[in-house]
Amino acid sequence: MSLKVLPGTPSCFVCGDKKENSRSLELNICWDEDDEHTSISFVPDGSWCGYEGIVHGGILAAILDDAMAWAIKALDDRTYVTAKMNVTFKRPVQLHGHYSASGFLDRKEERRAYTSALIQDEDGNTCVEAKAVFVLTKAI
Ligand SMILES: CCCCCCCC/C=C\CCCCCCCC(=O)SCCNC(=O)CCNC(=O)[C@H](O)C(C)(C)COP(=O)(O)OP(=O)(O)OC[C@H]1O[C@@H](n2cnc3c(N)ncnc32)[C@H](O)[C@@H]1OP(=O)(O)O
Repeated sequence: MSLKVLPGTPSCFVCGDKKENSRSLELNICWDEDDEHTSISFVPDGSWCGYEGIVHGGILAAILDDAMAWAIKALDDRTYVTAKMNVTFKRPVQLHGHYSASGFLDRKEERRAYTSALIQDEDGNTCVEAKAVFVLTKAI
């Protein structure tokens, strides 16, 4: 497995830099060059929770959104935006647990990129799954 750290976007809520965006989760997005997917490791702190001790689903959706956006970006340098995303929460993601998100570009059709992603705990259990459609922007 050959992992490279992607540059991130300084202002991004997920992969930014706290100097540019004080609310950023400041996560590193890695790219697995052999298996062509993103990989984002994280350990949630208390500020990520909805119910006490359980990570907010919106935060997990944001991480999966980034995992998929960067899977496209690693393979195609143009700008795609999220048009549709379906998220399935299968197991709670716990405060202070060790997790990894992975994002995949499954296929492209015309301006659409079809992607998938998941979050697994350290035992390999899938906690959250997502599928999305990104669309190549006209303007940017
Ligand atoms: C050190 C520096 C590094 C710099 C790096 C910089 C790059 C960083 C790279 C990566 C970072 C990633 C971090 C971000 C990650 C998060 C991403 C987001 O959160 S994006 C924000 C949320 N999403 C929006 O705001 C979209 C809002 N919607 C729109 O803008 C439009 O509705 C848009 C563009 C999606 C479509 O509008 P139309 O007018 O351009 O195009 P039409 O004709 O409607 O659709 C085009 C094609 O897409 C399909 N389509 C459109 N919407 C669809 C949908 N909801 N589901 C399925 N298909 C859809 C259509 O059927 C059509 O397909 P047919 O070309 O005919 O085959």
